[in-house]
Amino acid sequence: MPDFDMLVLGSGPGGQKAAIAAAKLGRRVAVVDRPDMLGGVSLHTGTIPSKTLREAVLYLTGLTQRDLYGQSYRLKEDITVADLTARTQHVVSRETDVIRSQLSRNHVALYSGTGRFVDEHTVALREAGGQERLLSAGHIVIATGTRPARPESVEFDGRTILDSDNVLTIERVPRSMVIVGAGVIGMEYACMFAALGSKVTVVERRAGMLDMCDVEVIESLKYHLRDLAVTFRFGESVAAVERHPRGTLTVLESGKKIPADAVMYSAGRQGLTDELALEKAGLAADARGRITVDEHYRTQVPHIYAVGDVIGFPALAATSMEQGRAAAYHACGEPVGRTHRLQPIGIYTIPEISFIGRTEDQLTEDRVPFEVGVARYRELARGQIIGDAHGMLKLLVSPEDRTLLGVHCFGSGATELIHIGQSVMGLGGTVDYLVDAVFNYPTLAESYKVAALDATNRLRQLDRIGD
Ligand SMILES: Cc1cc2nc3c(=O)[nH]c(=O)nc-3n(C[C@H](O)[C@H](O)[C@H](O)COP(=O)(O)OP(=O)(O)OC[C@H]3O[C@@H](n4cnc5c(N)ncnc54)[C@H](O)[C@@H]3O)c2cc1C
Ligand SMILES: NC(=O)c1ccc[n+]([C@@H]2O[C@H](COP(=O)([O-])OP(=O)(O)OC[C@H]3O[C@@H](n4cnc5c(N)ncnc54)[C@H](O)[C@@H]3O)[C@@H](O)[C@H]2O)c1
Repeated sequence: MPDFDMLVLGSGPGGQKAAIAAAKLGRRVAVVDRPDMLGGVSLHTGTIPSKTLREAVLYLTGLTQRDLYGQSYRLKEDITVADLTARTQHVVSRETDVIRSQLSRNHVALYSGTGRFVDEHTVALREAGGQERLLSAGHIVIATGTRPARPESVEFDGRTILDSDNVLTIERVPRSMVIVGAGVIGMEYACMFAALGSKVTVVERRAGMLDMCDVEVIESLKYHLRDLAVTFRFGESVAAVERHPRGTLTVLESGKKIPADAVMYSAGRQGLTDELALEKAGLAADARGRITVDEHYRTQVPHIYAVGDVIGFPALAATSMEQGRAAAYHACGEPVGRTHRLQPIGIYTIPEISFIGRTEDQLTEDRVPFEVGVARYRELARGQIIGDAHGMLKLLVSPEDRTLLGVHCFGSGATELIHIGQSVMGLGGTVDYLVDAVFNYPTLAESYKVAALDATNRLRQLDRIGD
């Protein structure tokens, strides 16, 4: 008889939901995580602190209020790191309590330490004091996540040369900053520091940024960031980062040198599998530390599952939670529906971006005809009230069956608003549903109706001429 029915390695979003799902089905469950890491990367260095920091930045800088109160409006003149981190610490501590309480009321045993495989049913737990104990389980879920990838050639000091973990513990807001990598992490932090008044330079190897998004949305984001004095160096790679007494110098392969108070690397992440002794369980990871799984999140050893960032794309808190639940249900023999193929993406730049379904470029490449309907926040009463004149919602509609093929939103509330589009698309609704629906007024949600009317006006023209 093993100690537990299910043992979960890692207490991030994937691990938590796997543990609670199995516990709800009456299984004996344990979770292992490092001391002070309950809640995972998501709670301590990823999603939650970065999104809280963003709220603190928006509130203290007054950035979103400037269209109403003037360009010099600020809630606080000299914003210190302490001003920013007070909010983050508060939220992280509250969330830690919530997670601890959820696990304990579901009778999930929580072990503090790191786990590594001894064999395919046994994990050795190394506690903070160095003692080891063995835990055995019928099923094991690996949810150990990732850490920032650090190029060996760069000497990170955690103060001036940073990764996205260290950026949360900097001593002062840098006057200038280089951000290496224009992925989601890089662009979210570029926006926050630019809003705080740092002079930001973004260096990205590829020709552009966030290429999964709508082109028009990215153009708008670039316009906003240039307005905040952000410089983009696309198609450029970093050759070296030098630390000098008076700051850092980032040397690009093209020969350019960029002086700055700080440099932050956000150039991808590495799966946390090197300390797991995977080979003892008959498993292996790829060069980026990722584990391969089947459609049920089973590894090649059928009673060992892997979920969350450690299995790679899409590597989001949102998807990790769903994978954890699905893996636990499968392990417990509980029926589990297929995760819907339609998944929203939310990017917390300033302004924020969110979308679901395909982009105009993807539809064109797939030779799928579409018509566009757009609503601009400046023409919505709610947009005027909140002072967001730049936001927009775009619907991509099939002229054949009038279903929605994609929804793209940029501006206040985008990551919330997108779920209206998700529901309509997921339930197979058409643009006509949005035309006929009554929305609360004045709201940003009304943008769906305005965009739907715009799309149907164009479709009508198509039909008229076609007839
Ligand atoms: C800066 C940043 C911002 C982000 N923003 C968003 C966002 O806005 N929205 C979104 O959906 N996603 C966001 N993400 C991604 C999101 O944080 C991850 O997708 C999510 O945390 C992955 O969850 P996970 O379950 O894989 O575990 P993680 O959260 O990665 O946690 C893994 C846990 O496993 C533990 N662990 C590792 N090895 C061992 C071991 N040997 N033994 C025991 N425990 C171990 C670690 O200590 C850690 O606590 C962001 C990420 C970053 C870095
Ligand atoms: N809002 C959200 O949902 C959210 C927020 C943050 C992070 N995340 C997730 O976290 C994960 C990691 O994000 P990330 O931004 O670190 O990784 P990423 O892989 O998405 O982006 C890294 C970028 O760095 C560039 N790059 C790599 N090496 C470079 C070099 N030497 N010089 C210049 N550019 C270089 C790459 O071309 C790439 O564009 C992603 O899966 C992301 O989805 C999600």
